[in-house]
Amino acid sequence: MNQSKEQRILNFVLQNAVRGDPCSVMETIDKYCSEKEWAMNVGDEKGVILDKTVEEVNPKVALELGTYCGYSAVRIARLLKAGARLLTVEFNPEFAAIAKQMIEFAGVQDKVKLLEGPSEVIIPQLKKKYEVDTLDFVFVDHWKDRYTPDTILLQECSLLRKGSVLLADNIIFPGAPEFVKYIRNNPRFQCSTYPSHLEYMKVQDAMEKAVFLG
Ligand SMILES: O=C(NCCCCCn1ccnc1)c1cc(-c2ccc(F)cc2)cc(O)c1O
Ligand SMILES: [Mg+2]
Repeated sequence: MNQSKEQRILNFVLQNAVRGDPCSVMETIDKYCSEKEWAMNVGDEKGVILDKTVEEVNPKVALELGTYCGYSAVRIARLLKAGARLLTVEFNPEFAAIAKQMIEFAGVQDKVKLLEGPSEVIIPQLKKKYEVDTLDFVFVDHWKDRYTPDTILLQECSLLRKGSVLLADNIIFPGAPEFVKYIRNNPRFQCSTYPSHLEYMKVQDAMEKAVFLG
């Protein structure tokens, strides 16, 4: 049974990166996906925008929607302070299995909890089942048509507090036009746009930062 692209990415990391070194894992994934096979990791250019936002927020509790191979989970977790944690949601079981191994190889497993299932099921469970009070930071990088309903769901579940920061990937490519319209016209969010490029490509993309005003 021939391997998936995601399995090939993991194998390349296991063979070429330094175990326990998150930066080495990120660099190795970026090398593979820019030189051998494109994949939908946030990548090294948009990754710097993600880094700066995480450092600015310094979250105690962070949520990621869309784990994929775990690249951005490793990227976020490496910046978390002692005692801080990242909950990351992945719908696809194959992706989740790859991401689990990637997160463990990078040595950030103690900071990351990988939750497998649909975001619309997991978000309402965060308070009681996963002992979340409110979220300090949310990286939105899953199905683009889920950005808006899940942002509404986060509010309905009282998971956002004054100052909670959302950062959404791909608002230009593949695009999340409905989300952009929703969030920029919503008086409860203060939005800013960070122009960039699609991972590993010379295609325009951007990230949207939205601060919840309470
Ligand atoms: O679809 C994307 N991500 C969601 C993947 C599935 C999420 C599953 N899930 C997890 C939790 N709940 C649901 C995505 C796509 C592209 C892209 C760009 C160009 C192109 F030609 C094709 C694709 C680039 C990205 O940066 C992306 O993030
Ligand atoms: Mg993305």
